[in-house]
Amino acid sequence: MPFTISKPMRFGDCDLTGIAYHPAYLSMLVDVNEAMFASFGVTWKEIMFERKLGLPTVTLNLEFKKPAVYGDVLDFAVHVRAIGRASLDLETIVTVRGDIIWTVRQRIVMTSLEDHKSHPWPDDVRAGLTRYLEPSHDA
Ligand SMILES: CC(C)(COP(=O)(O)OP(=O)(O)OC[C@H]1O[C@@H](n2cnc3c(N)ncnc32)[C@H](O)[C@@H]1OP(=O)(O)O)[C@@H](O)C(=O)NCCC(=O)NCCSC(=O)c1ccc(O)cc1
Repeated sequence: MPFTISKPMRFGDCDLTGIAYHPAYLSMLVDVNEAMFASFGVTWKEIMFERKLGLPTVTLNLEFKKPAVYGDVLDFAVHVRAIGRASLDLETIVTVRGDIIWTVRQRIVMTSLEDHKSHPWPDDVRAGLTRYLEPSHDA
């Protein structure tokens, strides 16, 4: 089952015509990524400031299918497609009233903030992510 969360399209997320400004989508995606980790009890603040681990994105494949406008509510569904030694593959599908607006395939890699190299997923984080693991049928 995916992690789900909803976010409204606010005034500052749109251009002057009221249509979604795509850099705002990326900012929302980071918030959604952060909320998914918090949902299983491991906050980014703890990961970064106490455990000294980072979560950079290494690949992002975005597809925009329909415009969203000011006042729409975006429903995010985050599917964990694979968990590697240090990598995490996510597929996020964003809908408004059931219509797909945009999708993104993303790879995040856990790193050490000491040497900025990859670092294996800690067991508790891996267990939390596994809650949303749903391998893609076309993978
Ligand atoms: C992440 C890296 C340190 C990984 O480098 P290495 O330590 O050499 O990686 P490794 O070869 O050990 O590979 C580790 C895993 O990552 C995978 N990997 C590494 N690079 C890639 C790329 N480019 N594509 C796909 N997969 C990759 C690799 O296949 C391994 O997978 P698993 O075996 O399944 O674990 C390095 O690629 C890097 O620094 N990349 C730049 C990241 C970056 O600057 N992103 C831009 C946005 S910043 C950001 O998103 C962010 C920053 C800080 C935050 O707190 C939050 C978000």
